[in-house]
Amino acid sequence: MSETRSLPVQKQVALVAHDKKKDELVEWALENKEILKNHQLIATGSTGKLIEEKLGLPVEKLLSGPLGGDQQIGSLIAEGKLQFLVFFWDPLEAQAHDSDVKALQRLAVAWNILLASNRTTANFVLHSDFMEQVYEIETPDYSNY
Ligand SMILES: O=C(CO)COP(=O)(O)O
Repeated sequence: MSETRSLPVQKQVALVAHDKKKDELVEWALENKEILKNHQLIATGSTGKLIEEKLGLPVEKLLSGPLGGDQQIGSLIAEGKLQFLVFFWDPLEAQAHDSDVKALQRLAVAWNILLASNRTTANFVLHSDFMEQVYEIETPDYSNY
């Protein structure tokens, strides 16, 4: 059984990118600044600093990903405080903090939140009703676990 939750119009959006994917994330965010500015942006440390500099929008910056930032984002997901994770992870390079990367991806799936790992998916979500309306999502019930 799952529970339905109504998400407010203004969404909490997390932006995270591995080093070689940061330019792509910044480019995507610049293209979509008009939409992103209507939402609350959260990011891991280095990604957040870049987005803030390049977009001039306020970003809540957590720790750097490898130093706990990925886990902080995961914790927001588990607490129901994040509704959309844009995570441009690098498919071509091993990460020293791979266990944190996996844990973050795992929690996004476990809590059924929107997760975009590439630009095409990020565009679909960002240009959808989800970003403009109160939206109902299913939150899994783990009370038997
Ligand atoms: O490592 C990251 C995601 O796994 C991103 O962290 P930074 O934004 O601090 O580079």
